[in-house]
Amino acid sequence: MSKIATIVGGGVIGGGWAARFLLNGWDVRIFDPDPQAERKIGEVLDNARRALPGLTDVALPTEGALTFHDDLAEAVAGAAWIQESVPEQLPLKQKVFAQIQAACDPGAVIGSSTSGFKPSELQAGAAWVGQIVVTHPFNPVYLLPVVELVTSPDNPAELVARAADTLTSIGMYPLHLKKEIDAHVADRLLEAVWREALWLVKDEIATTEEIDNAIRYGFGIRWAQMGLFETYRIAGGEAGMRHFMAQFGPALKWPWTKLMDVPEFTEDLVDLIADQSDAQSGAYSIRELERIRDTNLVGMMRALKAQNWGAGELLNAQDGRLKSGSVLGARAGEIADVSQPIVTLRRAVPLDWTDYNGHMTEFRYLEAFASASDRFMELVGADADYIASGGSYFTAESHIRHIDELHAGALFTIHTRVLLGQGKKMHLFHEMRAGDRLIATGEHFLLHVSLESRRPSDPSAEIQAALERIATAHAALPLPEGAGRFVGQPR
Ligand SMILES: NC(=O)C1=CN([C@@H]2O[C@H](COP(=O)(O)OP(=O)(O)OC[C@H]3O[C@@H](n4cnc5c(N)ncnc54)[C@H](O)[C@@H]3O)[C@@H](O)[C@H]2O)C=CC1
Ligand SMILES: C[N+](C)(C)CC(=O)CC(=O)[O-]
Repeated sequence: MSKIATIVGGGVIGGGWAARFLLNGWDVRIFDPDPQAERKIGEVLDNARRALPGLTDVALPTEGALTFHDDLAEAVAGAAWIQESVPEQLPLKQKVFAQIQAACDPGAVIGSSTSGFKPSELQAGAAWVGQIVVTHPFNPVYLLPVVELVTSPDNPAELVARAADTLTSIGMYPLHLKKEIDAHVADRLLEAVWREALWLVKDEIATTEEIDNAIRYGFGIRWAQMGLFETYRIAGGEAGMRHFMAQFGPALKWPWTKLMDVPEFTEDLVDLIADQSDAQSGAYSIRELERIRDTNLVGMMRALKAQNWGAGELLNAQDGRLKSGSVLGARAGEIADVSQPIVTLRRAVPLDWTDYNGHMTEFRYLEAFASASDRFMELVGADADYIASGGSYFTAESHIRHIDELHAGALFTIHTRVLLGQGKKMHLFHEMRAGDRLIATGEHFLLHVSLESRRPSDPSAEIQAALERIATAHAALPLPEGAGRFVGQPR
C-alpha cells in the first residue's frame, strides 16, 4: 500500500490530521473547497513542526510531500488512507463518502473524524460499507495520541487491523471500542462535564474562567496522568476502590448532578458564555492559544515520558519503533563501518529545551552530548546489562563550544569521534550538526569505574576490544577542529 493519506475537509481537525501524517513521513493530499484552506493548514503545520518532532527522542521520518487538490477524485486515487473531516452533518458526510468511493482504491481505509455518529450510520447507503470506520481524534491531532476506532460488524477484521496498525505507526493509540455507541467513549465523558459546566454558568454559580480554574488547578492535572478510576482508587485510601465506592457511591442519588437535564441553548446562554470566554482569553489570538497549549502539552507529556507512565509510555514505545531498523537501533558490534565518526544521536529540539533567547538553552547541549556518550557506551558494550553487573563510565571533564543556534523542532545529528580509547580511558569528541551547519562540539573525558568501589577500574575485555577497534580506525582521521581547545582561547 502507498504511504499517501488524503484529508477531505482541512479545517481544525483535518489540518491536525494532515500534520500528523505528513510529519510521520506520509505524502498528504488535501481536498477542501474553502479558498482559505491552504493558509489555515500552513499555520497549523507551522505549529505542529515546532511541537511534534521534539516530542520524540528519536528523529521522525523525513517529512512527506503536501499537495492541495481541486478535484476529489484525483485527491483520493491511489491513497491508502482517506480521512474525512467535513462538518458534523450526517447527510453531508454520507454524500462525501459516495464521492470518495467512486474514485478511491477499494482497499483504502476511509476514516471519519466524526465526534458523534456511529459507523453504521455513516455506512448507510455506502457502495461498500466495510471500508468506512470511525477514527475520532482529539485536538491537537498532531500531539494527542488517542484516537477512538469505532467499527461495525460490517468492517472486515483485516481492514480494522490495518487501520489500527497504521494509526499506531504514526504514533497514535487506537482505542478500539467494544461496540458502537453515539459519541463513542471520550466524547460521552466530555459531554457530561460540558453539560454540568453550562448549568454552572447559566445558574451564575461560576464564570467560564472559574470553571476552567477548577479543572486546570486540580483534577485536570490529575486526570492527565491517571485518569478517573485509578485516581479514585487512591482516593479510597488503603482500602482502595471498594471503600471509595462505599463512601461516595450513594452520593450519585443525592442532588449532586444535573446530568440528565440539558440546559436550553438560548441566545442569552450563548452570549453569556461567549462574553465570559472573551473576557477570559480574548487577549490572545487562537493561534497564540494553540502555541501556549502545545508548549504546555509537550512539557507535560515529556515529564510523563521520563516516568514511562501513561501517555509517556506510549511515546517511549513509539521511540522504540522509530529506532528499530535505524542506525540508532544497532547493537554493539553491529556498526560495520567505523572508519568515520559514528552517529550517536539524531533528534529534534523539544519545545521545553528552548529559553528566553528563543533558541536551545545551554544545559540541553550537555543533555544531548551526554545522550550521545550513553549511546556510544552502549555501542561498545557498556549497556544497561553491563552497568547492572557493576561496571560503568563516569565523566571526568567536559568542554562544550556553542557555534550556531538551534530552534524548537529543528532536527540535529551528533557524530562521535574517539580521540582515545585505551584501558580505563575514553576520550570522545561529539559534533552536533543541523544539515551542513556545525552547531556545537562536546569534548568529554570518561573513566571506567567499578560501581562497587566507586574507583577507576578496567572495563571488560569485550569493551576494551570494541573501544580500541574504533579508536584505531578514528586515529587515521585528521584531528577535528577545536579538539583540546580551552576556555577563552581565541577562535
Ligand atoms: N473541532 C474539534 O474539536 C473536533 C472535531 N471533530 C470532528 O471533525 C470533523 C470536522 O470538524 P472541524 O475540523 O472542527 O470543522 P471545521 O469547520 O474546522 O472544518 C471543516 C472543513 O470541512 C470543509 N468542508 C466542508 N464541506 C466539504 C466538502 N464537501 N468536502 C471537503 N471539505 C469540506 C470546510 O471548508 C472546513 O474547512 C467533524 O466531524 C467533527 O465532529 C473531531 C474531534 C475534535
Ligand atoms: C467538542 N467535540 C465534541 C468536537 C470534541 C471532540 O470531539 C474531541 C476533542 O478534541 O475534544
